[in-house]
Amino acid sequence: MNILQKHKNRLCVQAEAAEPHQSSSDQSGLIQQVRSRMASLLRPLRIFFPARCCVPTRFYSGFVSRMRFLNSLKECDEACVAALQNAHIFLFHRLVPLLQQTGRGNLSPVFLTYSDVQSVLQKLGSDESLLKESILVGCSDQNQAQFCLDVGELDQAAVAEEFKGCFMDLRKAFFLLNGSGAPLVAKAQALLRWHQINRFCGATGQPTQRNQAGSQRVCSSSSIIYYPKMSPVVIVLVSDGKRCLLGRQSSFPRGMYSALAGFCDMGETLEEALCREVAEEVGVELQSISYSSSQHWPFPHSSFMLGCHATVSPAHTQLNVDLSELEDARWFTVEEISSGLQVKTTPRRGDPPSFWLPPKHTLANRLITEWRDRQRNSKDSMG
Ligand SMILES: NC(=O)C1=CN([C@@H]2O[C@H](COP(=O)(O)OP(=O)(O)OC[C@H]3O[C@@H](n4cnc5c(N)ncnc54)[C@H](O)[C@@H]3O)[C@@H](O)[C@H]2O)C=CC1
Ligand SMILES: [Mg+2]
Repeated sequence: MNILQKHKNRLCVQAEAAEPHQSSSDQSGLIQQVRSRMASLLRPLRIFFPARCCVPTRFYSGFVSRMRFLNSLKECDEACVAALQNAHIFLFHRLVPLLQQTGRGNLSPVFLTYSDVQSVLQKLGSDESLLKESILVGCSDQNQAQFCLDVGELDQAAVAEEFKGCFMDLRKAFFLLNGSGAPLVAKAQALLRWHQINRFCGATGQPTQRNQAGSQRVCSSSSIIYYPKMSPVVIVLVSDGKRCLLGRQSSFPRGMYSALAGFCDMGETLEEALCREVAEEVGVELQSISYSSSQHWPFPHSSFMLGCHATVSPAHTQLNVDLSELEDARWFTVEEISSGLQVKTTPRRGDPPSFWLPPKHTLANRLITEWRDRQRNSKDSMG
């Protein structure tokens, strides 16, 4: 147990002991004491609680504390300004992220301090008030708030040089980003884009104002509150018990097949959307559906992908592909899938056409790998 945890636990016991037994004035005195001791303990960790904002008086696991901390920043602009001054900030230039190579050969965002960004803004002749445009993205395991900022008004090459990084289109960089970097950068880009296209109220045409965290925008004239939007998308790996069904759109890279996917229609359930998409795209009827997992997907914009496995009856596997949606759809054996999963790099122009699958970081890859593993396990258990 680290020293901070020990202090937190002690404070927790004190605060909890106070709550049920002491008079409200005793309690508020103790809460004040806890507040100032917490502030001094958290200062080295660069977490600040402004006096006016609500300070939690019970302390929970690291995860719960982080979630409550983030939530408090969304609710209190002052707390958010204070957190920004001690945060990790990563940059975009017109939605293109600033990245750097990591020791392990992949990419990560360039994390900067407030003063790093402040001094470069000054050097490049920009108003440092631009920093207030930063948007809260998350909180690291080390309790460091993470913000992103689009510096699209500055010279891109000059910013890249100052921070020893490189601005790289997210479509190219996504699969090279490290495991925690990919979802963080995707989320940040999605939030920045959402703010860029929601500057005006759809009802009144008046400008909308964001809160400091960037978790909402409000039109003061209509009082409409706008929240960041995602489009729900279903993705499904269909199996007939022995083979799985994959399709490809003409826009996919050559040789790549993926699980069937589609945007949900308004009012549909997850199950209805899955059955409709599969019926529309390949003309088969699903028998059973089981949920696997989900993913935020940044392309083309913000999608919330819900991943499932589904079965069809082995007697009804005849495909009738809608060629306006898919270039091809086929059943693949477990051996074909295993070899497709071995292909680790995108085939280059001129390479012979070979079958390959969406890379890791994709929900399609997760569903296909889960299916392959289940098939292997069931073969093993049958001897
Ligand atoms: N992360 C992953 O593993 C995978 C992600 N995907 C993503 O799933 C998404 C949906 O797959 P598709 O087969 O293209 O969908 P789809 O089969 O629904 O067809 C796309 C068409 O749906 C319409 N549409 C309806 N609502 C839309 C909305 N909110 N946004 C955009 N278009 C909408 C448009 O006409 C569009 O051309 C794609 O964006 C793709 O990038 C697809 C496969 C794997
Ligand atoms: Mg589709």
